[in-house]
Amino acid sequence: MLEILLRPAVLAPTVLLVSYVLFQLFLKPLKLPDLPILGAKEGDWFPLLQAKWRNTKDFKNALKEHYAKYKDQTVLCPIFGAGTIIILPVSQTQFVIDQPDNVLSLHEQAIENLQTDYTVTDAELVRNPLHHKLIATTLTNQIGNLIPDVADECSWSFDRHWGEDTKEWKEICVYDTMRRVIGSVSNRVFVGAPACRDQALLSAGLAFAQDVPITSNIVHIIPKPLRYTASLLITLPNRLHTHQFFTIIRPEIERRLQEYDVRHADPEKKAMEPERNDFLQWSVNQGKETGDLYHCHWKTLAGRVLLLNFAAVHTSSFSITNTILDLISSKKEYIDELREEVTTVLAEHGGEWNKRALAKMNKLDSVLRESARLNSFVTLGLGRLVVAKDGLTTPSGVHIPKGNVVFVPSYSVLYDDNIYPDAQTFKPFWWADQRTDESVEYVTRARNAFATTSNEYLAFGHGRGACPGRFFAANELKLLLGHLLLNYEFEMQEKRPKNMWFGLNRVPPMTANIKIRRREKTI
Ligand code: HEM
Repeated sequence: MLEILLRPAVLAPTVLLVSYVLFQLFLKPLKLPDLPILGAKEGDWFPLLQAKWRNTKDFKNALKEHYAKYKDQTVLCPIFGAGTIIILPVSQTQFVIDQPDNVLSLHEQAIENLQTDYTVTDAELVRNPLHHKLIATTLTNQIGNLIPDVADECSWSFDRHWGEDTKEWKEICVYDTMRRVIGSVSNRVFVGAPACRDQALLSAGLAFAQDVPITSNIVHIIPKPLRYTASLLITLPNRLHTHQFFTIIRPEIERRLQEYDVRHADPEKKAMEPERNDFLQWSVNQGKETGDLYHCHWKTLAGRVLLLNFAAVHTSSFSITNTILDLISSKKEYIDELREEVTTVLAEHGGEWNKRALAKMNKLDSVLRESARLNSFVTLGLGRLVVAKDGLTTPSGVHIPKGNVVFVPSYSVLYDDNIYPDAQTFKPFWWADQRTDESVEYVTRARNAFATTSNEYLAFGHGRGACPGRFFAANELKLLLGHLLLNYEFEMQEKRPKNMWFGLNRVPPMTANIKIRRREKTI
């Protein structure tokens, strides 16, 4: 019997049949519409699988092929880590933004994409993100009041990670030092000092932020019925880093919860000492005001801070790393011109960093926006899960059943010469120049600011789901960049080290080193 089974004439079709059944059962996405497959080639036996391999291997090339061949069509795009997604024509970007949340859901897509039911220890925090409201409203409104803290932390962090030696050049890894600087500066605003300087807390937050995307990719390939059990092992690092983060931050949260009770039990005390002004305090107040024990449990509050570290630290570190690398591999005059702007504006504001001074630094704003145009990690934008029971019918008449994920092109638009003149070239002051064109009305000019989103600029998303932290991020990054330009000189580089691609995402070269030296004279 075994002998018969092993004969090539029997074995080959059996293997094919079993593969086909396994593929249909476990790998083929359900309810995919019949559309062209990006990355598939004529004669492929398993077009989805083969295209998935090609797209995963070289997604940059896949995006180029997409824009050249399918820009105005709807296509399937199989890729490791995201399953088979659907790319809509670039002309349907506004259509996606206009869909209500009960038709296309950003939130459900994030849950699915990051597999947060498994990768985050308390999935309810993601399903019920009370903290988003605090980011969009309180954090944005408080930017002006928080700037002195941000400036103080920025100074402390750069002294520590880039040094104060004005004599010797020092070689540093840009990304590694930037994520530590951003980690402490962001956490100054999230949990306040001295917790924001606790290196173990920062390391646990950074590690967790890496665990989630890595482990979600692995969880994705496990068949659904086995996911819960398999994830117990796969997400061990996530739980370990969460535990480390929680252990360090717990006493601070408990202290704040107690303080809240004391202040609110005694109206006189309430008026006496001013409250801390940071995300943790706003969260404590928000949780207590709900009257719901879950929302004011220390673990819930710690989980929200950890999620914020996930959303804020890597994204901002990518952005500043890219900007530094772009600047030091272009013209030295650009750095001089930026320094000149920072020096002049700061002098006009008594040498103090504040919101008004930052708002006047248009060139600084422009260089960050231009660098994000060229290097944004968002290569496909506006990822949304189709949640409408009857699916979605696009303006071109394509019906997309419930359960599929749609995206629109982003990378290709940001590199399109018809939209951005000479799109391949880094032009740091292009956006600032658009803002000074007096022939254009003020509101239109203002749309060239770093944090502004549009159908052609999806680095922060766009529409209702756009990044709620982008106004804070823009101010924080401007201050950081201004600080490092004033305080350090850079050895220019011939070539800009290349970005790296991981599935749908593009990240800066994480191991790139540069040479810096502290400047003698600063403001
Ligand atoms: C340069 C830095 C940053 C970049 C490039 C960035 C980019 C993004 C993008 C592309 C999205 C998804 C939008 C979409 O899918 O349409 C997002 C969501 C989000 N961002 Fe940011 N972000 C940055 C910094 C921050 C900071 C500093 C915070 C918090 C203080 C933050 C908090 C969030 C949150 C909470 C979400 C989820 C929104 C939701 O699910 O509704 N981000 N961000």
